[in-house]
Amino acid sequence: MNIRVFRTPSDAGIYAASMLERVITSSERPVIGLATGETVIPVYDALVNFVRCGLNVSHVTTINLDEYVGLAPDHPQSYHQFMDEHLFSRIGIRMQSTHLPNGVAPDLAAECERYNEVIRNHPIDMQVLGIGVNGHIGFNEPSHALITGTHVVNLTPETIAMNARFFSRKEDVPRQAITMGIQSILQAKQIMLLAFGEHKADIIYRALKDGIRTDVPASILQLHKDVTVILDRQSAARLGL
Ligand SMILES: O=P(O)(O)OC[C@H]1O[C@](O)(CO)[C@@H](O)[C@@H]1O
Repeated sequence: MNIRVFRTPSDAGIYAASMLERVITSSERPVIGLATGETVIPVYDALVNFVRCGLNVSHVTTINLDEYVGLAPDHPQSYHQFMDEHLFSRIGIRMQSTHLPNGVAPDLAAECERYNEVIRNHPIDMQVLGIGVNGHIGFNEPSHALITGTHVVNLTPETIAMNARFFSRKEDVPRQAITMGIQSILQAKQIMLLAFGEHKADIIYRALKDGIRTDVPASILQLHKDVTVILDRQSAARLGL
């Protein structure tokens, strides 16, 4: 694993965006796996700046990790809206080239199958990942077993509590999500894992240094041959670098 530690999330975001630029400019049909959450905002801000300075993204396909069950694409807290606000609308990417699970599909099992097909048809060149304080990647929550393909997941009380900051009423926080599975994530040719802040220091240590465990889903990344971990000093504090 290549571990890079930056002074600020914004410096780290520029580094991550340059890694994305390399993938985008080195292929005719690049496929980027995208994440949501506070962590990736500096990456998208930097990428938007690159596009404003001339980076062409018209040939890029994007595939997001997850979406809340029960939130329609136009719901303000949906991941569709997050992506639109922080990236898609700012770089004018064609909507038909972006993929997210549909959290209000009438048949969620069929939706998971449809999403697996999308991933099969678009092998991911670079997957962007954040990490939950409980070690989740996408919404693959700590469990006795990790699930390979796209699935509906019951969010853990810890994740629901963390997500509550984005909702005005506690009872509106979604209890379930559709997430890309662990095998789909591991099949990406390259992976970047980002984490910022003191509150991520412990889980970063456990994910990178403490063996591979299903109750720390991100630790499975130790098996991938091309992972870059992008941290700030606070999240790297326990690594003893
Ligand atoms: O970046 P945050 O807001 O700390 O969230 C951590 C992770 O949890 C998720 O929201 C769940 O998928 C990820 O998108 C994110 O990487």
